Amino acid sequence: MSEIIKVGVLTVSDRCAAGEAVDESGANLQALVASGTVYGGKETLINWCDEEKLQLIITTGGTGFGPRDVTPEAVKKVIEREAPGLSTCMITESLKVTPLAMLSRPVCGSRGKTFIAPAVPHAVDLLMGWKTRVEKTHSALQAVGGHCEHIHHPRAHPHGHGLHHYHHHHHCHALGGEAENQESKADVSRISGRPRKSPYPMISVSEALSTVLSHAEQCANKTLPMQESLGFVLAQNIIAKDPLPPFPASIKDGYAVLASDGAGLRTVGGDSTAGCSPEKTRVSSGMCIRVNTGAPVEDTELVKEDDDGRKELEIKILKVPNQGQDIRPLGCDIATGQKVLACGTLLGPAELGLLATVGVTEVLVVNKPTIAILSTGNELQEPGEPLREGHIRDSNKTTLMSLLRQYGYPVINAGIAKDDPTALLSSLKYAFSQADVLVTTGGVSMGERDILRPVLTTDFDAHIHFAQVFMKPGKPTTFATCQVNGRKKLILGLPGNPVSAVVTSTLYILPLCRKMSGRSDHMNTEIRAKLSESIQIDPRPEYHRATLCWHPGVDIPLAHSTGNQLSSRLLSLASAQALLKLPPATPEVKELAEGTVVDAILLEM
Ligand SMILES: Nc1nc2c(c(=O)[nH]1)N[C@H]1C(S)=C(S)[C@@H](COP(=O)(O)OP(=O)(O)OC[C@H]3O[C@@H](n4cnc5c(N)ncnc54)[C@H](O)[C@@H]3O)O[C@H]1N2
Ligand code: MOO
Ligand SMILES: [Mg+2]
Repeated sequence: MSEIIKVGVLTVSDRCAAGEAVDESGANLQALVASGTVYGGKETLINWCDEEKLQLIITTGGTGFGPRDVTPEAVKKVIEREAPGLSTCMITESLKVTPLAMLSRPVCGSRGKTFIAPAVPHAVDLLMGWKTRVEKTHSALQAVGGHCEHIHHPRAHPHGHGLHHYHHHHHCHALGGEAENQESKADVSRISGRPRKSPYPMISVSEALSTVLSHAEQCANKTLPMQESLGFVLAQNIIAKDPLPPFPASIKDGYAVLASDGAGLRTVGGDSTAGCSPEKTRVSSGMCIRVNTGAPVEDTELVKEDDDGRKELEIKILKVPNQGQDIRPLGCDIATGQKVLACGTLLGPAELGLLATVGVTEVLVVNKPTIAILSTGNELQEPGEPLREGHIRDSNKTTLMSLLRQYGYPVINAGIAKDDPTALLSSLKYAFSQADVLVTTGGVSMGERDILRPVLTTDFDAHIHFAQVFMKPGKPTTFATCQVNGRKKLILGLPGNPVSAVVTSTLYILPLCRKMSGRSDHMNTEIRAKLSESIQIDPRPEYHRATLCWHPGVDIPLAHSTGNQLSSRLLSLASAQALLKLPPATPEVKELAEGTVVDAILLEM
């Protein structure tokens, strides 16, 4: 029996789907199965049952008595066999928490090999307990008509180890599979024996970046519909198979005349407007033809019109026309056989337009790397949960997933791992099953809970390429590689401090992803900026967050600091447009004066 069960979480809410409301039940459930929540209705349910063949679908929302609460009705139409016992059980359990439970309308049942049940508030435990039991015994699973398959579902994937996160919160145990229970061999128990000084040499930012880039292998090529290829790099040349324009085309609204007739009177012989066949109309001496919209134009005069003014009969050409004037000859923009786009080109809006122009509807592109993001730390919790004592909300996951998405890279949420070697091992295994690039945050410094490196080296035989970089923030940035099931994995272990995580992502992960996606221009864009005020500098080279202001006539922008640069202060990154590259302080120079020109990494593309 394999470890993975396909679970879908469907949130039924027109307000959430329209982005007007934040869906918390979805978020909680999402944490539960570490999946993406999908908004949808009856069609999605049928698709997930019949096409995607999920084993379990949990719906949330739409179970009340409002006019738009139609989830039970929709589910009733979708299921083939109802499980009223489970619905009753859910209500009974929920009643122990709130009398309002008597108003909930859970509908449970199966369609084909899929089981559908709602996540009734307070009954989630019950439902998941049931699911856990289902996972535990294959026979029970078959009772609901399914059997485990090792499939990853892109939208609503199960956690590789089923309800891993769920277990943290709800203390149920059950999932089978040896892999699940694999204990980490990393011994992190000897707190007093830990090194007092990092055993890894401190390297420079440029050395760190070139080390990371030296491990960047270009992703495989794939074919995409032209419309979906925005942001990908072309893996083929695009050759025009026909000319543009495909016929001599008028550049202006006006008249087609014989240049040899010179200036003077012309009879208007008809028109040749856009889209009509150009062969039909021929211009002979003394005559002209309206081209394009045929509106009266410059350098001509109307001489004669018909009685109701609907038709031009005769016009006068005031200026002697030249041969070929205002005509785009056949193929003048694009010639047949011309290379329109070269292999290696980044596809932007204009490039997609060119593909459309030459009639290319499918393109070979370089795939993009998928990046798994894992937060680590016992203190972390999902943003939607009430804040527990001694905890903080995990912001790094959101920041980093958003950063990578903003640049067009697919991301996988690998959850939150506790600072426990076995828990971390399990999360790492899941992340590696989903992606070849893994970004973790936290647990890379010198504390007894900083266990990423020992787990990577002990359990994955990883090679640590560096673990200390001479920079601020981001000093303990760690880069490792290892082989998992014959595939090379790249791990960037970023410091947990929210600013450190973003700065190091910008410095190392964005160039890495660009290079893997086939871009030759993978480095960050750097400009020069002038300090608007004096700035104290640090013994480490610092990446100081700033906004930029371009004044008319000034060649370089003025940089304004975003204030306190503490690496925990995410506010220092809010609305920042650049990272000023401040040099390290020396015994002589501890401050940069106002007006100093510094290099700056642009944060916006
Ligand atoms: N003795 C030393 N201590 C530290 C050193 C050092 O050289 N010697 N380096 C410091 C530097 S610099 C940094 S940066 C941090 C890096 O720490 P870790 O990568 O081990 O990260 P954690 O200890 O797990 O967390 C640091 C900080 O960030 C908060 N955090 C963690 N994850 C998240 C998250 N997902 N969302 C929001 N906030 C998060 C965490 O609660 C801590 O406050 O080490 C110094 N120590
Ligand atoms: O390098 Mo740490 O990132 O200073 O805060
Ligand atoms: Mg730490």
